[in-house]
Amino acid sequence: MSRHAAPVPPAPTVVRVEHLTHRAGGTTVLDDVSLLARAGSIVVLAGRSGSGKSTLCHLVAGVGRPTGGTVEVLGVPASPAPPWSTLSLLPQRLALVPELSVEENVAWPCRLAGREVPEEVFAALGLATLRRHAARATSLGEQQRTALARALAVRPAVAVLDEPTGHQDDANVDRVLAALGAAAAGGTCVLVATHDERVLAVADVVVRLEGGRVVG
Ligand SMILES: Nc1ncnc2c1ncn2[C@@H]1O[C@H](COP(=O)(O)OP(=O)(O)OP(=O)(O)O)[C@@H](O)[C@H]1O
Repeated sequence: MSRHAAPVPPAPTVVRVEHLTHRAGGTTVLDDVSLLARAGSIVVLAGRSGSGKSTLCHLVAGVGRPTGGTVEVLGVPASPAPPWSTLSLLPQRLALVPELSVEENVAWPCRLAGREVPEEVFAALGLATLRRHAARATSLGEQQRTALARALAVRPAVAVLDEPTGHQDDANVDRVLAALGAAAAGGTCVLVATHDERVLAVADVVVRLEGGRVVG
């Protein structure tokens, strides 16, 4: 028997962006962007404000179609958007239902997918004591962690997270980063847009955007 372990095959590619160009409002917002993201990995889209991160997140999440090039999730065009059990989104503006409780917001995609809500998600994101509070009666940072919990609890193939640490203090940044790591360890492909350098610590791959182009 060989003393050498068999090589581990690379995880499958779940997000494929090829030569993506996107024009909006008469300007080129994304210019010939290509990237691959694998199952179980954290891919960070890093760049300054206005570099095109949110637009790329939206196009991967199937919110609109690119004006040129290809965006595929699990081998099919990203738009129309798949169900959240395939691809979930943490939008920058959160899009919680304010009248519903934290727990109801988190549970919503799981209910649609017929999946159990993993109980640990509330404690992991510092939401355990807030479960029954109306989302509108929580702080902005708490609302952002609720929207992150909503995106991760459904255990999607791909989670697209736009600035998940944007409203968090240091202790909660650590919670958020741990949650991203746990999601990737469970097989989710985590695509994170950020200008927070602290997020780079958990990245498997960093894609730097500048003026809509990949620069590294
Ligand atoms: N619909 C649109 N019409 C015109 N310009 C747009 C449109 N959408 C985005 N842009 C421009 O494209 C650029 C990239 O925007 P985008 O929101 O993707 O950047 P971002 O990197 O996510 O920024 P931030 O970190 O501030 O959220 C910006 O200069 C923005 O003004």
